[in-house]
Parts: sequence; structure tokens; C-alpha cells
Amino acid sequence: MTDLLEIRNVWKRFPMGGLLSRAHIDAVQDASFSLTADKPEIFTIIGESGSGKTTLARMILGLEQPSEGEILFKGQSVSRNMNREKRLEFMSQVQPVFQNPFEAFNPLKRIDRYLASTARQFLKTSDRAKIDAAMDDALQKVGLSLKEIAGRYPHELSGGQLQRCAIARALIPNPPLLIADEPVSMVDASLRMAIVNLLRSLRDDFGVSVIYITHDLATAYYISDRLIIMQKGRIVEMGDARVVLSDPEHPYSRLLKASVLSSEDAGQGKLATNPDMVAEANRLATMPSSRLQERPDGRLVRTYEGA
Ligand SMILES: Nc1ncnc2c1ncn2[C@@H]1O[C@H](COP(=O)(O)OP(=O)(O)OP(=O)(O)O)[C@@H](O)[C@H]1O
Repeated sequence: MTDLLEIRNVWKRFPMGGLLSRAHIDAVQDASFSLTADKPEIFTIIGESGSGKTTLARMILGLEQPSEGEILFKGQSVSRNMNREKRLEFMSQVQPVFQNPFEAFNPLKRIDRYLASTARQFLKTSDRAKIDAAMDDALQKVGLSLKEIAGRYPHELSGGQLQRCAIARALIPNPPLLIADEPVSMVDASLRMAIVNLLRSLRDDFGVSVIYITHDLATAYYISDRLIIMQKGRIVEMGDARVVLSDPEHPYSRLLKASVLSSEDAGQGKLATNPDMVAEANRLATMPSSRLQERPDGRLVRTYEGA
């Protein structure tokens, strides 16, 4: 099997506290996983705020350089220092979808003009018919059409429609991989499932793999094939999404699941989280020596020396 993406022992260390300080934060610690080119999948990264999800995504997009380790896309090293031509070629294969569709579009620019400039850039053509065909093709994949959005400005669409347009923009170069960082969190709750189902259809109908970054276990359970759970920069559990989310093994994974369930029960006066579970997860996060161990069901779970 050929790898589409390979993350090899990647670390990202950010300096903290000014130029003269030696303090640093390990935003991502020794992350490794790969996506195969032969079978498109939705690979989810879950973790609470500050666990390193966005930093990992930015490294995959070549926007940040790993401090250690390597990221390979189709066998080629991804680097922040690619020249213009290489970057354009790379971007045509790995496209981001961001959280806030209203920030992704210039409010003063018609959406079709924005999509057209993306098509011109990646297709390297100024042929109007080819540009329109590429835009319409991408819009059809997200359930819209060029006719529907032609001449419209961002404020004339709902958040859900605009997020579809943002995904259509990302699809224009026909990338095999999308990196979707919290793509539904700014979208109205009633429209969220439509976007989530759209990601699934991109995988099933168009062979696009998606790295789906989220806090939300429910949508992760619904669409993911595999997932990793991150705690303070470390992957603590990785495996088949349904196996891990149905029966999480790592204390932090259990805590995440319990927190979600208990928020549903909050109206009945139950505790939002169990303090013992929080204390145990926090204790493990500070243990220096640990490794991912394979379980008989194929998942990887972090274990700690002397825990
Ligand atoms: N450029 C930076 N300089 C210093 N620290 C950073 C930088 N970028 C991220 N960090 C730190 O790295 C850690 C991981 O941040 P990151 O944004 O990757 O987390 P996240 O899981 O995506 O969180 P969220 O869900 O809130 O987006 C945080 O402690 C953050 O403060």
C-alpha cells in the first residue's frame, strides 16, 4: 500500500516567555501515523483546546516546520521552505477548510469571483469556459451550482451555504486530501449535519480523504474511520473510531467521553465531570516516560512507566 501522508515522530516546540527565556512548550510530541493512498478515509483528530490539533494540522499543510521528525506527502517531504512552484503543486493536493467561513471570504468580493481566481491559479488558465466548468464541478460536489451562487456576496448566504462554498473552493484543484479544522463549529447547529454528511460524501463518492479536527465526539463517531485522541500534545489513543469511542481505554479518552455524556445529564443535576477522572488524566499528562502500546483489537494506547 502506498502512503498518501506519513507523519514520522513529529515534534513541535514553541519558545515561551521572550527571547532570553529557555522555557518552551511541546505543542506536539512524537506524533506518528499515516494515511494510505489506496483507501480514502476520514481520519479524525480529537482533543480539548490546546492539545495540539491545529499545530499538527499546520505542519501537515506546510505552514509550520516540525522541530523534529518528518512529514511526507506521497513520499515527498513537506516543508515550509518549498519554492513557489512546489508550494502551488503541493497546495493543489492538500487543501485546508477553516472553521469560520465568513473569514474565509472577502465580504466585498463576489463568491464566484473568488472561486474563479482559485481556479485560474490552480488550472493555470484564463479560459473562461474552463474556469466556469471547474467551479461548477466543485460546487456540484457540495450540492450547489455556479448558477445558484453567481453574482452573490458572502452575506447573502447562510453560514452552512458559505461553508459549502469554502469546501468547493478547496475542491477546485481536485485534491486527494482535505484538512478540515473544526469545519462545523461556527455553523448553525441545524445545518451542521449537512456539512458532516458532505465530508462523508466526498470520501465515498469522490475518493477524497479528510483529516477532520474537532472537539465533538458525536460527529467524530458518526463519520470517522479512524481517530487519534490528543492530550497536551501527545497522542494517547489511536484506532478504529467506533472501537475507541464506544469503549475508550486511556483515562483521558474516558474523561472526554464522560464529559460529553454528563453535559447531556447536566439538567438532571449530575456532575459535569468526575474530579477523580480529571486528576488521573492530569497526572498521566505529566509523566515523562510513556509509549504507545498495541492492543489485541489493533488500537494503540499510551502506557506509562511507573504509573
Ligand atoms: N505560535 C505559537 N507560539 C507559541 N505557542 C503556541 C503557538 N501555537 C500554538 N501554541 C501553543 O501550543 C499548544 C497547542 O495549540 P493548538 O492551537 O495546536 O491546540 P488546539 O488543540 O488546536 O486548540 P484549539 O482547539 O483551541 O484550537 C497551546 O498551548 C498553544 O498555546
